[in-house]
Amino acid sequence: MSFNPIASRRLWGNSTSVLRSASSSWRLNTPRSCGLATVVPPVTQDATGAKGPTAMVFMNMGGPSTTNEVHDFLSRLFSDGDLIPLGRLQSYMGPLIARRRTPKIQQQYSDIGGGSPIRKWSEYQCEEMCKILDQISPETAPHKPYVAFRYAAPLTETMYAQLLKDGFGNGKGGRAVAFTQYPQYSCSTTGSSLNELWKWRNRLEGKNADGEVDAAGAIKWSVIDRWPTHAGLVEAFAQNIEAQLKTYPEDKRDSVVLLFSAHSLPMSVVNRGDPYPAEVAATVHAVMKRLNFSNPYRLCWQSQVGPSAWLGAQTSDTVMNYVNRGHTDLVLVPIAFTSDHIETLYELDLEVMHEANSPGVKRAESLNGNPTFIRALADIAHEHLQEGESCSAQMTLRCQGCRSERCLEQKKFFAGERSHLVQ
Ligand SMILES: C=CC1=C(C)c2cc3[nH]c(cc4nc(cc5[nH]c(cc1n2)c(C)c5CCC(=O)O)C(CCC(=O)O)=C4C)c(C)c3C=C
Ligand code: FES
Ligand SMILES: [Fe+2]
Repeated sequence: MSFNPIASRRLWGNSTSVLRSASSSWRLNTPRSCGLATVVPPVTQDATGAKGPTAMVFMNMGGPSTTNEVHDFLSRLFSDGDLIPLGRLQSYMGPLIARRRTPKIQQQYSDIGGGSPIRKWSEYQCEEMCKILDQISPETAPHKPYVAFRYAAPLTETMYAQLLKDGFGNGKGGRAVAFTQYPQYSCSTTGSSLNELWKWRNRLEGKNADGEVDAAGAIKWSVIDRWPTHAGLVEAFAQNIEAQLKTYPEDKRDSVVLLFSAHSLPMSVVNRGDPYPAEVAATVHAVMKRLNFSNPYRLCWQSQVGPSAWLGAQTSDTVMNYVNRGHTDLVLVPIAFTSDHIETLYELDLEVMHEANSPGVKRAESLNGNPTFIRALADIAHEHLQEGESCSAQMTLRCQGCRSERCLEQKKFFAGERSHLVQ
């Protein structure tokens, strides 16, 4: 995969053009056990004014890299009360459901090549982003890449222990940015990852004589909590759609239907006031605007699990309804996840495409190692580091129907100076 920062910068050209590497004296090694680098120099301000190192922590759900990891992945997923609330039965029911579901999901991972590629892509994206950040944000360099997954290795606690080992926190302070890799915020995804990060921060950071975290020497966290309409993200999606549209004959191109597909949410979560559906719709609108609304389009929702009501229309029904009505040229666009996973490689490519049985039904590529996308990640991080805000204003507001003490305390912590806004 080649990366050309100059070419990709030209695409939406809004960044500082400092191409000098501020961290040439401190280079990262090749990928390691948790997407982590070796020992960090102590946190100091050097002669150039650099305030690094800055830890850049990519948060995501993760996925099993091999079929042997499927059971543990599902067990953690079904034990997560922020994703699937099972009340007092959670610790009993979670592993039970996971055990029953494992063979079916193992087969799906086996059918897509034996595992989820999310770890490979996350480590690559984070390391490449940090290299660009070292160039465009020398004042916060060096930037160190870390990956923290919610349900698979490298888990949040592994990442946190590595941060401490690398010289951050535990009395030494230092700065870390929790960068969600879900562009659109949901309390079931980014919210859950932040709750987990907050939990391990309280468990692993050094305590004072009263048993409380010694805030002065602990890691100073800030959060990039959403980026649904960032120009670089929109550009990367638009380019992938344009590339797929070019595969249709010119006279048919304008009538190809674009079907944006996002992971659905249970209606109970939607009705609680979760911001995700509106933010996904905002991404779709921004991408269509960038494409000058060249094609007809719809947003639909996939991957619902279990018997409760979920947000629709479902992607598979949508495709079949359109195909049966004669719209046999359709491009599916996964819009809420930045790398491939079973929802794209299995559900869309194998199930939906197979059922549609039409050569005109295609899928836009996922962002994966796309240089335009990685450049966008660096610009988002750079803007965040320059602004100096602990999180977005939007993160300070809880959902209308939220009853979770965990959400409340987590938001108060990560909101930092904005914490008076959280109620
Ligand atoms: C933006 C993305 C996602 C949202 C929002 C989301 C919400 C959500 N998911 C479940 C239940 C399950 N999700 C599962 C797998 C899974 N989920 C996402 C993304 C989002 N989920 C991805 C990318 C994946 C696949 C991971 C990979 O392939 O690497 C699963 C496990 C698979 C299965 O058993 O079918 C479950 C279960 C809920 C309940 C929920 C909202 C509350
Ligand atoms: S559920 Fe959304 S803030 Fe708690
Ligand atoms: Fe999911």
